[in-house]
Formats: sequence, structure tokens, C-alpha cells
Amino acid sequence: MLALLRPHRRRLLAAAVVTLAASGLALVQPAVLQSLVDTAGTHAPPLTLVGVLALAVVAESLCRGAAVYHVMSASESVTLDLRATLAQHALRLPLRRLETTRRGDLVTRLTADTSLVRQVLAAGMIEVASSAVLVVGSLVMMSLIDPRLTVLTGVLIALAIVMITPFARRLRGATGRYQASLGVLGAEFDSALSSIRLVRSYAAEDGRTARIATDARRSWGLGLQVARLSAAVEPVIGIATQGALLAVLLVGGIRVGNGELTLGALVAFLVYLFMVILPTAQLLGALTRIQAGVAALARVDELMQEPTEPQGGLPCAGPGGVVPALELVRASFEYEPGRGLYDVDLVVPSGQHTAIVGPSGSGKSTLLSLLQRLYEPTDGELRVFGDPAALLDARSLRRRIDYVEQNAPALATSLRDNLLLADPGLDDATMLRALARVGLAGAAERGLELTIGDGGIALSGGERQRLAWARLLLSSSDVVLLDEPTSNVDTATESVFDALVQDLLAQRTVVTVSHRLVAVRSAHQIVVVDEGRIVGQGTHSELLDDCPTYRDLVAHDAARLSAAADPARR
Ligand SMILES: Nc1ncnc2c1ncn2[C@@H]1O[C@H](COP(=O)(O)OP(=O)(O)OP(=O)(O)O)[C@@H](O)[C@H]1O
Repeated sequence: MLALLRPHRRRLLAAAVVTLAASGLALVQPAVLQSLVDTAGTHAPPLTLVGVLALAVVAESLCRGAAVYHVMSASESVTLDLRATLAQHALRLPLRRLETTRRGDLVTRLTADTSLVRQVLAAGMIEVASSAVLVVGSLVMMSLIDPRLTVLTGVLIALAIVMITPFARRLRGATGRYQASLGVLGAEFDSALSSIRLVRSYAAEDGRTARIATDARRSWGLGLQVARLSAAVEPVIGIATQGALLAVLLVGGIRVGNGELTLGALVAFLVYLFMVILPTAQLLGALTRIQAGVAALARVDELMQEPTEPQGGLPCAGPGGVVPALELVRASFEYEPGRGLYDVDLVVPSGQHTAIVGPSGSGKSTLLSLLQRLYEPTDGELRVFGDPAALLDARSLRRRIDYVEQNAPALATSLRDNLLLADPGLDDATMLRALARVGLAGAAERGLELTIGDGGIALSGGERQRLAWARLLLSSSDVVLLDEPTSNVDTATESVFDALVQDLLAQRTVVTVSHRLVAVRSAHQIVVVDEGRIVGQGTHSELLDDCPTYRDLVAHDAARLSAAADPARR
């Protein structure tokens, strides 16, 4: 927390100075009032004292305004830093960690939890700082006027604090659970929205709504728990406040009647008492809010403590000499026992086309993820242009390797932003040429600002794939990994892609995962994966001779193609 505040210390110092000044000016006022009241019976009120009082009131109000501004703007800046750091950290967590968490919970931590932290900084800090100064200052002034009355007031306030403390502690736990339940609620809603077509087509809105409502009810229950604990604090504050006021009026009135205290002193004492009571109530309220903020901060901190992917390392050197572009040496990776890839030895030669084939679920996409170091091998190692990947900076490595995922997801933003991923320095003309080359001139005619996905136009699966191909044309990577790159396009567009691969091969290494076996026959090498292991490696004709799994795949593909071509069998 202190580290977060450090960059804003000037503004916080300014806030502290004006808060102190405001409290000092408030403490002067009852003393002046005392003189005015005590002289009022005998003389006309001295104008200088009235002037001083008026000036103190105006100056105090101005200082309070300035304090509110400084503290609120500092807390906004702290929240901005917190959100930016948290987003950066979350996006750098290991991919497996992000795949096994619910997105909604991460979103809640970035939005709702950081808002609570901001509220604590803004309201909590200003209230605590100004209240503490006022309470201490007033108690000192009160003890100068009447020490016995001061002790009586102090005892009542101390009792209230002792009674409230356990509630505040429980409130912290309850708020933590409440914030966590908001995360679950957000995740459930996010999951329903992101698969809305599936939900609609199975008329499953009611089922999903019921689950969301159950989560919302859980949050409501926890919210009520928070409300009950907050409410329990209120009567304690009320009794202490009223009690202190009545006790001072009673005892003080008797002492004025006995001549032990002047009327002016009692008036001043009462005003100081208000300066103790109101800020104490504020202070206790602020403490309960601070407990809530601390719970939210704990959730933010929990995420920040998780290790990110290793950062730093050597820059990836890129192709040089005749070393293989990529190499997996006895590499394994496991999602869970029995599921993953095992003992993979694979050499991807530079400048060649390597095709990966295999039955569904055999581990082809996992293999591509290992080759781009999206997953770290649990055993063995990846080498990139001869260097162990573990020594290389992951981001520099990935800049040399393009990866087009299955179904080619696009960023829900403009066409331009999607293309600039390839190279932030691209000009419009180059981007438009690439779009035309892959047959997306129609989309380009609507402008590069065209928003796609979430809130914009929906691209078809084939259009998303062609957008990804355009990005490949624009990027200056050395290796291209393509997972089922033509699964959503028609036969005519497949040939556009095949020509594109030939162009890419002039300068880059290409690895494709494909079910279209006809398209990979000409690859320099074909790798056959089955049940998480490499079961064959070679050219098309070599594999036809030695790899039964490959022969089966080819036979199935041929049967599929002839069924598609024969109208009688369709
Ligand atoms: N994120 C994940 N968490 C857990 N298991 C996974 C995950 N991704 C894949 N798997 C499992 O790992 C195995 C290999 O999956 P992978 O996606 O690599 O296969 P694939 O050969 O690419 O399949 P397809 O051809 O159907 O795309 C499968 O059994 C799959 O269920």
C-alpha cells in the first residue's frame, strides 16, 4: 500500500497540510467564542474578535475544500496506477493459470475491488486524518477548560470504540466474502454472454438465468451480512454520542450554577465536545469502510503476488546459419495425468514446411503451443534457432514466431488494431493491400476503423481466418505456426491460402496443423501425432510406407473427399 502511495506523496502532503490548517482553524473558534460570550454580559462584543471568528470560519471551509480535492485526486491517481499494474500483471500470468481461472473474477478484481480501495483512500484517509487531529486537539482544549468533564467524555468514547472493534473485524471478513461472490456472479454472466448463441439455440436462457440468480442471491445474502454488521455499529455510536452530550450538559450546567465554570467556558466546552463526537463518529464509520477496502485490497494483492511468466532473458537471435528454426528435445507437457504430450523429439528445419497431422484430440494444438512457448514443457526443452528457449526473453521469442490459433479469434476492436498487432508502424495503404490480397477488400472498403466483434460487426469464421492471414503477410516473423488455417473457408479460398504459404516459404519457416491431408502432401516433412506421442515423421511417401496411423488418416481423408464429390452419397 505504501509503495502505491509513494509516487503521489506531494499531493498527499499538500492534503495533510491543508487538513491540519483546517483543524487548527476549527480549534481556534470555540476559544474566541468563549471570550465573546464571557464579555457579552458586560461589554459590547469586540469587533476584532467577531472579525477573527468570521475569518477563521471562512478560512477553515476553504482549507477543507482544498483537502477534499487533493485527497480525491491523489486517490484517483493511486487507483489508476493500481488498475494499470493489475491489468499488466494479469495479462502476464502463465497461460495455464489464465485458462484455469474464471475471467469474470479477474474482471471484478480490476473494477469493483479497486473501486473499494479508491473509496477507502478518498473517504477514509481524509476522514481519518482530519478527524484524528480534531479529536486530539479538542480533547486538549477541553482538558484546559475542565479536566473532570473531559475524563467523563473520554471514558464514554473509549467504551464505544472497544464495543465497535469486534464488529469492524468481522466486517472485514464479510466484505471479503461479498467481493468474492461478486467475482463468481460476474464470471457466470460473462460465460452466458460469451456463449449466447449456444444458450439461445438450446433455449437455455432460463437455466442460465437461474444460475446467475442463484449467484446474485448468494451475493445478496453476503451483502445483508455486511449491512447487519454495519448496522450493529450505528446504535453504539448513537448511545455514546447522546450520552456524552447529556452528561456534559447535566454536569456542566450544575457547575455553571455553582459558579465553578463560566457560561462562555461551558459553551466552548460543548462546541469542542461536538468537535470530538462528530469526527469520532466519522472516524468509526471510516474505520468500517477501511475494513471493507482492506478486504478488497487483499483480493487485489493476492493476484499481484502470483508469479507472472518469467520476464527478461536474452533477445531471440533469429535465423542464422543452418540451425533448425525450432526444436523440441524429449519434451513433455501435461494438462492432467494422461492428458498432454509426451517425449516429443521434433526438429523444425528453417525455411521448410512442416505439417502436423493426427486424429482429433491427439495433441496437435498443444504441440504448437509448446513451439511458441505458450506452455513451458514440464520435461525436456524447446530450442529456438539453436538457443534454449528458457534463456530467451519470451516476448522477443514470440515476436519471431506468429501463431494463428484454431478459429483465428480476432480482437474486439477495429480492423486497424487487429492488423497493427503484426507491426505497430504499418501505414494504411500497406494494410489495405494485405486485406485485398486475402480477399477482404469488401471489409476494407468500410474503412480500417470498422469495429469487429463485441459491439461491432461480426466476422464469419472464414473472414476471421483471412484477417489472420493478412496479419501474417504484414508481420516480419521468421516462423509461422498455423492451426487448421483453412477450416472455415471454401475450396476456392483454400487455393488462395496454398499460394500464400508458398510465398511465406520464400522467407519463413511454416508449421501447419491440418486435417486436409491433400494440402500437406507436398510439405517437406509431415509429423504424425497420436494419443499425445509422435508416431511417425517423414515425407508423404515415406509415411505411407511406414506409418499405419498416417495410412488410416489418408484413407479417411480420401473417403471424405470422394463422398463430398459423389452427389449420390451425399
Ligand atoms: N486447456 C486444456 N485443459 C485440459 N486439457 C486440455 C486442454 N487443451 C487440450 N486438452 C486435452 O489435451 C489433449 C490434446 O488436445 P489438443 O487440443 O492438443 O488436440 P488436437 O490434436 O489439436 O485436437 P483437434 O484436432 O480436435 O483440434 C485432448 O485430450 C484435450 O482434451
